[in-house]
Amino acid sequence: MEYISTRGDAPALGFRDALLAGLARDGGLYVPREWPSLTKRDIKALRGKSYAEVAFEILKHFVDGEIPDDKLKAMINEAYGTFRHPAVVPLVQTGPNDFVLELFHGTTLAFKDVAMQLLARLMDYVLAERGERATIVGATSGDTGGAAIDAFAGRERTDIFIFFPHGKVSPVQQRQMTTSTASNVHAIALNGNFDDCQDLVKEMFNDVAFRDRVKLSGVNSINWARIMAQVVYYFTASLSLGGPDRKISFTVPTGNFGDIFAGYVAKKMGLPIDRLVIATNDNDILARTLKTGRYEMKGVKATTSPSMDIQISSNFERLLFEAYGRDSGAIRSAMSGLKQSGAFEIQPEVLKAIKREFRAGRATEKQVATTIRETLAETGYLLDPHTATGVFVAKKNARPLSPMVTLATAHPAKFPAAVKSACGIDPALPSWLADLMHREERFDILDPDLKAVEKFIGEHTRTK
Ligand SMILES: Cc1ncc(COP(=O)(O)O)c(C=O)c1O
Ligand SMILES: N[C@@H](CCOP(=O)(O)O)C(=O)O
Repeated sequence: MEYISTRGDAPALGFRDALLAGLARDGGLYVPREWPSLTKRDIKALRGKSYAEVAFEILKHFVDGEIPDDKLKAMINEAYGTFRHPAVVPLVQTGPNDFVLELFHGTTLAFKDVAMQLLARLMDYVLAERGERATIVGATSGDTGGAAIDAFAGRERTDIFIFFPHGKVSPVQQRQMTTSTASNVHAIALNGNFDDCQDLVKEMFNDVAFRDRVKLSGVNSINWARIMAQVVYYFTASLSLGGPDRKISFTVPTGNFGDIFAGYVAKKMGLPIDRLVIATNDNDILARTLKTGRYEMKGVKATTSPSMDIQISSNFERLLFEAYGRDSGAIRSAMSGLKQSGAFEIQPEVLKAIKREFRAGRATEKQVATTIRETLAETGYLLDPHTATGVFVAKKNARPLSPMVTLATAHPAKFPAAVKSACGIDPALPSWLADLMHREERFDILDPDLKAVEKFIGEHTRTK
């Protein structure tokens, strides 16, 4: 399996090189040259298998023999052994045809753990095999950072630098990043918003001399391995609900478009999916884009679902690449429009193709709070604000023919203030995090200045 860049000007890479590269050298995102295809029979053969077994059966198509099967299986088993639920990602019924897929039973209580626990092991393996080290950078609106720090803490071959928007993540999210005692971990509060953090990370990748000097690698969903690991739970959820003999719909609380793009990949691979629904909070750039065909940045608004306070939705580039028939010229011109004027237009027939695959909706702050309160009253189930955004939009897009699964992307205890103000309940952190708010914090504060940040990284990167 070869991986090609959405912008068409970077060398095609095998799995291990794409894993370590993160962003392609032309600024594009790597995607498989072709989508692996599973027949209905192949999918049926996954019935009755554990999460880790299904993961291996799906991921082997993307790894394509570049890591021996026994090693890959061991890493998968270890990664999902860190989850606190025997099903890893249990499905909970909340209505006659409504389900939530709980993706938050990992160490940091968000869906990011699913991919990150595996990614850290895969990177470690490839670096050890090559006798190399890497400098990992990541931008976070709150959850990727904690998951990455947990997964990479103490690893010999990596130093990790996580950039979060200063003052714009929840106190629990902040402490998950700032209380690590591992010497290879650096949490950095950036004076800016998430998009500034993400821009900075991309600029570092585009500074080739710096990138090569520190051996830069990325853990955001620009890294293909993040997406590939997230494809797995669409299969397991579908299998639990009668797939592939039945089509299932999914609603996904969306920010950087990685999680829902993984659902699109599952569909491309042959999983019968009915509706794929994008759910946004007040930062509704994706819902507006699907309506108008114009992707237009309007400034970020702080919401009770801070992890989705995003305007530059990185993985939308991967979808555009598909929708434009893999025309990298079209992607280059859209992305340069975005950089220059904060907007680009999608050609009408391309928009039509996207709308055949996706629906989109928005939940306002009031609707999110009401959804938390009403869901609790009607079903006894406590939602976090991101999942509530999904549940609200799911209700508008459900239809009797197919079960609707909303991805529960975070545990309510990560956002206690918003949950308490919506429904009066103060959700408790699980036992392993019970003292989190009393742990000592350690972080640096920096401006979004490329050279100053690169200097900081250079000074704090271990060479051995
Ligand atoms: C809790 C939570 N929900 C939803 C999202 C959105 O996911 P994605 O960026 O993959 O669209 C994020 C962050 O990305 C998140 O942390
Ligand atoms: N919501 C994310 C933003 C980064 O997304 P990623 O999936 O590209 O890592 C976060 O919580 O950090």
